Amino acid sequence: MTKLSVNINKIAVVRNSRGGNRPDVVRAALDIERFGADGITVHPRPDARHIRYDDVRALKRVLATEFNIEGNPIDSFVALVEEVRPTQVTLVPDAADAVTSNAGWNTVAHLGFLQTVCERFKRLGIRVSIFVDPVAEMVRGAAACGADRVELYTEAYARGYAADPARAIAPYAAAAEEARRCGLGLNAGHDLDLENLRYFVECIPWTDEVSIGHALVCDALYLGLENTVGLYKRCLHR
Ligand SMILES: CC(=O)[C@@H](O)[C@H](O)COP(=O)(O)O
Ligand SMILES: NCC(=O)COP(=O)(O)O
Repeated sequence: MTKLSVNINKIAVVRNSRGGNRPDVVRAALDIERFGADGITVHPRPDARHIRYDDVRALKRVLATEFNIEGNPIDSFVALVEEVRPTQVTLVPDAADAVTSNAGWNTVAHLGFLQTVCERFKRLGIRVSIFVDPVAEMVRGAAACGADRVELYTEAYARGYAADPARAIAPYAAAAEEARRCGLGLNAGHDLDLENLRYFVECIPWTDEVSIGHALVCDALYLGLENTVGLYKRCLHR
């Protein structure tokens, strides 16, 4: 079954808006695990606007489920991941000033760099996933880099879903097939929500993991965190 990794960036945004430690992101992560999530995702950005490097260290000490750290492998990020040794690192090519992740890697143009980074992390037993647009050539490129998985960037799927689900999923199904042919595991994330999630995994049932944050934290304001995690998990049941 597809695993649910909950991205807790937005919980840290609320905390940072006031200083202090409310809400406590470590406690929230432990509660999210207790409510049934299969993992926790964080995306520490260079400006520390949400998850901070010290949060990542504190989370690693207590988490019992899969820990996924996303980010652009700049020197400080690579050092953090090597120190913390999460279950998985997801390489995302986001600029320091990006509002959120907005594109996948060009795995062909950056082959040499990504190969070196993959090798460093894999040597420490860290699973490596590369964030890509749903394009077969980029998926093949990720395999050539030595990645274990790709994460398909689902913003375009989420945007197109309401108007025409079949059209929105088509490039993702093709990219997912290519990942399978290349022997890569398959993750997906960005703007997945309670509306579009079930259809994605119904169409691509070999999806190993989805990471979801923004919509899930928004839903939790109305529905409660425990209930919300349960609702997302239910979308993944087949
Ligand atoms: C990699 C990705 O898809 C992002 O969605 C991400 O990790 C979310 O980052 P923000 O919470 O900073 O928007
Ligand atoms: N990798 C995607 C992720 O962690 C969460 O993205 P979003 O649900 O916050 O858009």
